[in-house]
Amino acid sequence: MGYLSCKAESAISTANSHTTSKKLNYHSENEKERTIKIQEFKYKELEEATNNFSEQKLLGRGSHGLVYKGVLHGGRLVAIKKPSRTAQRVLISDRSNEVDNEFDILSKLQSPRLVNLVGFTKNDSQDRLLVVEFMSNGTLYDVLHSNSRVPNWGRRIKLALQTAKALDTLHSLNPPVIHRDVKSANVLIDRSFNARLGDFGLALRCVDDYRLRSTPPAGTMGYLDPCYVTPDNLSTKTDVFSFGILLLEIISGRKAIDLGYSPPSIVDWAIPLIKIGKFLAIYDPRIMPPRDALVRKQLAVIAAKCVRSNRDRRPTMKEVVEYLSGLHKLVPLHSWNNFANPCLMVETVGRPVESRVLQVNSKGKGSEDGKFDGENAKVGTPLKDSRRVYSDLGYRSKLMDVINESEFH
Ligand SMILES: Nc1ncnc2c1ncn2[C@@H]1O[C@H](COP(=O)(O)OP(=O)(O)OP(=O)(O)O)[C@@H](O)[C@H]1O
Repeated sequence: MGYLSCKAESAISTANSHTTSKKLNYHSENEKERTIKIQEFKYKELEEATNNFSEQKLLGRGSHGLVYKGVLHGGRLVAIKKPSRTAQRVLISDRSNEVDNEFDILSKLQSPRLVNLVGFTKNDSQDRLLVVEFMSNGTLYDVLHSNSRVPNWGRRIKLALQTAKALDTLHSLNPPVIHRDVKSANVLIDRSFNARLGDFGLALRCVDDYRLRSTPPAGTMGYLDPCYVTPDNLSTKTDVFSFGILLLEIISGRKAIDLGYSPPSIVDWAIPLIKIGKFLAIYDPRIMPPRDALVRKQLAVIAAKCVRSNRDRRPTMKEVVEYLSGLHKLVPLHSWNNFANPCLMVETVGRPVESRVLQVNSKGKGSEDGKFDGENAKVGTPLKDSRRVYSDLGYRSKLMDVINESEFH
């Protein structure tokens, strides 16, 4: 086993011929330099790690090939991506070089919000294998669409925020990286239940080169930006659109395309409802909607803004992170699926914090979502826990700025 130690950014193609430590430039989230250690494995080592790529170790299948669970010497759990020549190409692109592409992108960056590269095998006689961090809690798709463990709003907003941060990290790189395949199946959940963006098979680094100009549009049906029809239409706003679909999926619990509904496309179904202010209609019927009308409206509005047909009017991922951070602070992680949290009731003498905040800000208690009158809301009698209330007011006024920019399309 060899190591490749990178301060990445310059061409990792050098990695193919060097197994010794090598220093490359690396721009992290905060433009700080950090060292990335990537291991070079022998094919045999990974065969051993997966019991010869046995069926029992199979984690899943993608369009590029198979993913196995592996145990490295020393006991570290990893996921090993093995390309398959016969893999069905279900998406609209030539995905034949996805593993190499994923290697090229991931070897130059690392973030707690991504499924990071651990190592690789050389691309000689056998296909190159990629070794990435193992995510023990499945995908966001599983979390949203399996009925057994429906997440509450605090958790949903946290997962949305973490995914938005992952995209912001990519878009903030110099040059930016565009993921091009943002979808719930590509958001993996780690052992601490944090969201991590994975599957960089289609990702592109935005440099004005031949490759970028000649790469045909690609992505997954249901998430694909309708503005992205030729290679030169690619922009970070392409990912913003797909994120908007993902957010609608998080809000509604509906799949991006579901033939059991009319219309089958989530965006065609949800946006007309949002436009006429019927926010409640798009909320996942399996759990109570968020009890705060501002939160209900805001989440829906953020999603609607992301899928605007005019891409210039879509927010950047940095702005989305800002909006969702505000919501995250308003909706506690342990919100008991939005029934009053008994612990808060005991702690705060009287009513739970969430409803006190409502009282301060909203005239329209129990009103229709569409009639929420946040603009004219007045600050009421100061409450005991003023620090909490006033900091919420800060978030809420920021949120009102977003909502007040009322046009969605
Ligand atoms: N790092 C990982 N840790 C744990 N499981 C993983 C990991 N990566 C992928 N998987 C599992 O393997 C499955 C296939 O993943 P993969 O990224 O190859 O394809 P996909 O994203 O589902 O589909 P496509 O490649 O068509 O977009 C995933 O759905 C997930 O269940």
